[in-house]
Amino acid sequence: MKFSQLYHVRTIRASWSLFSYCENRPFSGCCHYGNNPTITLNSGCEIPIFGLGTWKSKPQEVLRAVKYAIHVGYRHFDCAHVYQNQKEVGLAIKQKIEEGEVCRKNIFITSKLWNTFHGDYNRVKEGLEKTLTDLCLSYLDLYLMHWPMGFASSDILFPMSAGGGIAFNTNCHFTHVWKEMEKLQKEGLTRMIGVSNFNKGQIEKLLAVAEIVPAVNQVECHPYLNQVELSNFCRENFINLTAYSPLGARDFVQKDTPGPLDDATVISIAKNHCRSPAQVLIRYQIQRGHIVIPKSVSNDRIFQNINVFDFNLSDDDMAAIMGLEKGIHGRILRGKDYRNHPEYPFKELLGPASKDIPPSH
Ligand SMILES: NC(=O)C1=CN([C@@H]2O[C@H](COP(=O)(O)OP(=O)(O)OC[C@H]3O[C@@H](n4cnc5c(N)ncnc54)[C@H](OP(=O)(O)O)[C@@H]3O)[C@@H](O)[C@H]2O)C=CC1
Ligand SMILES: O=C1CO[C@H](CO)[C@@H](O)[C@@H]1O
Repeated sequence: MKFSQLYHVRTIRASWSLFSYCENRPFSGCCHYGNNPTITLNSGCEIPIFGLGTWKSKPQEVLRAVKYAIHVGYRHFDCAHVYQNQKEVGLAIKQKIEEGEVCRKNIFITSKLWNTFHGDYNRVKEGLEKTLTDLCLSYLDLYLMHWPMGFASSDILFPMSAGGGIAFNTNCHFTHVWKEMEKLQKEGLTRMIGVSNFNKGQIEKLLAVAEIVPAVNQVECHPYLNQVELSNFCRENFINLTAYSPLGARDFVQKDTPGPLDDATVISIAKNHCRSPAQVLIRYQIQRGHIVIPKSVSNDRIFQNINVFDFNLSDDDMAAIMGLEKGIHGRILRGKDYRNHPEYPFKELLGPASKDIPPSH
């Protein structure tokens, strides 16, 4: 089946920012989230397919960025306890609600249970309550288990062991954490729950015990790491894939490391469509049926990144971008400090081929 048949996105004639788009299309709704196209998750709830990432957004920058993003139409925000900026994200949302520009129910907020909160129900609930307090909210739309790996219970984000390295908690398997997260959803503290950085085998183990199927699996995904097998597996199991670092995580990689934004193929396709490379990379994920959450704190780029609903990449464009795959060499976020954990999800990076991988990540 061709890409464009799989997840065809209709061309929007009016500019995104004019808020006039509400054509018939395969996405399920546009009422709750302004003009944001949505997809329906396995719970029946909608999620905007496009959102703002907030990792490495400095607290003073993220307040302004989130307010501007809401102003130009963003309705989905991706947060995490470990990003250490949730108070500012929450303040921005609160101010926009008070200004009457948006209502709580029209904003979709995702956050994530950090690894130091893997434990019994009280500990898992404590993680969510801390996040709700920071974000100034009474409930989340989506709460993800950030990694399938527990760290020692601590107020420190990366507790160290006596021998150096992170102190892991290997007594509490992610399947137990999931059962506690199910209770959070039942209690109404979050509308949905999901996972992040889970590989196929880990999802299979989770599904074996789950009463609630994860709404999403949020993983690194861009043209150098397309996650084809995982994406298909998730789709077959009614789990949506959210693409993180869709632009190549420039804040994280060493300066001057070329990434998908600098790729000649992406640049050439962008020129043909009179678009920026970033718009092509975002659009690429949307046409693959993925949810996508690019991060920016620049007004120009925030505006640019959401303007991706008025053009279509052809099947040839999609195939050319998919052809940029680099396999294990394409992974940017390798969690190298976590690799001794028994549930480290990227085991393929520990094999013989890993000797070619730069040690910086
Ligand atoms: N679950 C997980 O483990 C993870 C989740 N995530 C989530 O995914 C989000 C996105 O991933 P992230 O790693 O931040 O990286 P992205 O791939 O979104 O890239 C962000 C970088 O690209 C720059 N940028 C943004 N827009 C443009 C543009 N139009 N043109 C050129 N450069 C641009 C940003 O700079 P500037 O801000 O200056 O515009 C920033 O340096 C995160 O913020 C986080 O919310 C990310 C990693 C792991
Ligand atoms: O989302 C992420 C970014 O920050 C974290 C650590 O600093 C990562 O572990 C994580 O995957």
